[in-house]
Amino acid sequence: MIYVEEAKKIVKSLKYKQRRIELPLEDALGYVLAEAIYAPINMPPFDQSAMDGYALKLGKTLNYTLIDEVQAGSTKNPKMSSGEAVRIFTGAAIPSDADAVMMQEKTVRDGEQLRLEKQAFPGQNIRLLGEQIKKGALALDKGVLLTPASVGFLAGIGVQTVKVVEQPSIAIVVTGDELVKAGQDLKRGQIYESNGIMLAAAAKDTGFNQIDLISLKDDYPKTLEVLNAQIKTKDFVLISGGISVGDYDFVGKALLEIGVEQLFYKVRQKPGKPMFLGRTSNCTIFALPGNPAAALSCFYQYVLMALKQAVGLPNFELKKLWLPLEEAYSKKGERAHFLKAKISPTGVKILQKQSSAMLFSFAYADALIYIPHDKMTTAAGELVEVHLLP
Ligand SMILES: Nc1nc2c(c(=O)[nH]1)N[C@H]1C(S)=C(S)[C@@H](COP(=O)(O)OP(=O)(O)OC[C@H]3O[C@@H](n4cnc5c(N)ncnc54)[C@H](O)[C@@H]3O)O[C@H]1N2
Ligand code: MOO
Repeated sequence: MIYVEEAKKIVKSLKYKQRRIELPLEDALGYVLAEAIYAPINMPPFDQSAMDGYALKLGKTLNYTLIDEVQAGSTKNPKMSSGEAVRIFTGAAIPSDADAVMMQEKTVRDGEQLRLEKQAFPGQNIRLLGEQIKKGALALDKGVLLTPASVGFLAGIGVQTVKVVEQPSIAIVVTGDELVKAGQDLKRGQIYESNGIMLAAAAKDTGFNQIDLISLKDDYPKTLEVLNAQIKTKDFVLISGGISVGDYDFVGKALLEIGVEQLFYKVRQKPGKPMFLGRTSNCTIFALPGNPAAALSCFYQYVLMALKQAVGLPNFELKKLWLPLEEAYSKKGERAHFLKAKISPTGVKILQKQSSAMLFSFAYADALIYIPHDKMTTAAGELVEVHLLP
């Protein structure tokens, strides 16, 4: 059994092969850039008005003569002399001769005559050509996650396709004879399957959509066959249940028989003690404990980190902050605790019903509190390490 820190170190040390694909920008949300993008144009592509008002060729007085108009999108470029103004609108190309733009609220207009409240200064209300980004400059670097904002930014500089890291293929294999699909009547001893749908949701929610969900009975030959097939063809295989020491817990044995290299089995943590990490040349295998809160906690603490690393994201860990604990907490035993928690305006609160067999508290949680294995008591008001859930 290893410590959380050691387990995380092993997950962090893994290297992944990446496949790159080219996608139309509109399909690339949530992907990670496989190569840097340099701006193909200046942005803005011309000197632009930042206001609805008047472009001015600065004169000696506050009085100007209106000579023309330039709308947004117009190619017009009227010649101007000192003391002349051109009616202009936000986003329009300012005339090459103009020095400044005065917003219309600060002017009084009488026909073609314009009077300013005060003199404009050169460059006022002008967005300069290339001021956001110059042609050829680095727009977005390799490893950047494409968010709505970054997609918008790239669209704005005319990018149509992007080279991104292909998403890893993921098999989620749920094991257990007791599991039935919602919609059926439960016989004695049966429960509804929830880990598969939950883990798939957690993966999709964090941007990983290439998922096959497979159900498996507690049958050794079948377990061998299915896991073998999945491990050969997928980048990641996430298994739920069957990894503890029961007579029908076949997962660990099957993985070793298939030839998976065990990187660790059992972590000093609650929930999620019997977690297994293994690898083959092409596949990373996490066997997650069947207890639902343990499976999800392990997903957020370990699997997500590996998935993010696999696509080249530099920030692969959950965001961490330190907050005062609202009520004192003491733990027994040698395991570190990941506690389902809710952040409040004054700190962080441990939710009721922490059992690893329960999802009740997880369903309300927005964070996990990490209590290290040797931290037996934590006083109210003491700062604790809080991991924000995605
Ligand atoms: N003798 C010991 N027994 C157990 C130990 C131990 O150290 N010695 N560890 C306990 C801990 S801690 C955990 S966690 C569990 C993990 O067991 P498995 O990974 O083998 O999981 P299962 O036995 O298959 O299931 C555990 C629990 O979760 C329910 N489950 C499983 N899959 C699903 C699913 N897809 N959807 C909903 N619920 C699921 C299952 O019915 C069980 O109640 O082992 C302890 N035992
Ligand atoms: O790790 Mo188990 O999830 O501790 O019940």
